[in-house]
Amino acid sequence: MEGARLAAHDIACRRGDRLLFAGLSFALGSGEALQIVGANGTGKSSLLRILAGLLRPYAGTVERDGAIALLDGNLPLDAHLPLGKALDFWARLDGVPLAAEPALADVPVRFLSTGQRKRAAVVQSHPREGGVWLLDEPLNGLDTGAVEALQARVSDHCARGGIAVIASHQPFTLDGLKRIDLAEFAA
Ligand SMILES: Nc1ncnc2c1ncn2[C@@H]1O[C@H](COP(=O)(O)OP(=O)(O)OP(=O)(O)O)[C@@H](O)[C@H]1O
Repeated sequence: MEGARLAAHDIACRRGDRLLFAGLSFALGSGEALQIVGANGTGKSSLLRILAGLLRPYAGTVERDGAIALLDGNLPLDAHLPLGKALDFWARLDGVPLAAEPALADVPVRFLSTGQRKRAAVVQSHPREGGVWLLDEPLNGLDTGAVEALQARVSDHCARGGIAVIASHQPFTLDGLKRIDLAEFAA
């Protein structure tokens, strides 16, 4: 199987009439992870959307190899279904079984707590294992145990050849994590 790859070439991002950042380039190969830091409003979420192909960069290009998963506040699960059934939808689409945590399988998605929502998003991303995970503020609202579990899950994803890009103000512990401060690219 070809390894995952994500490269940004001279990216600029404009939102409304404001140029947020420009001249941003990086390249990540299989197993590598990058943290994007920067103050509120510097464009971290916008950059993840550009990397996901959901937002057109004002300038520059993105190269992607591998399946993309964007984990942000928008949980791609039907809020009205029990979690198990909501995951079944994706399991059928992706052709792989996705098991909800047994204690949560019958809980409607809209009742899940912040940490439970994030864990459900990670389960939904399993078929993108080995691809590119784009995580927007993944540690927000998580308790200490959940932070450690998520960091371990991302480490495991990278060990299996995946790529992770983490947009977060908070420290994220991961061996070999690269770092880009968007402030250095402010336009
Ligand atoms: N659709 C939009 N149209 C115009 N401006 C937008 C749009 N979406 C976001 N912005 C603006 O772009 C800027 C960057 O937003 P973005 O969410 O990318 O920043 P961020 O670094 O992720 O912020 P935070 O740390 O607060 O989550 C903000 O000033 C925001 O108001």
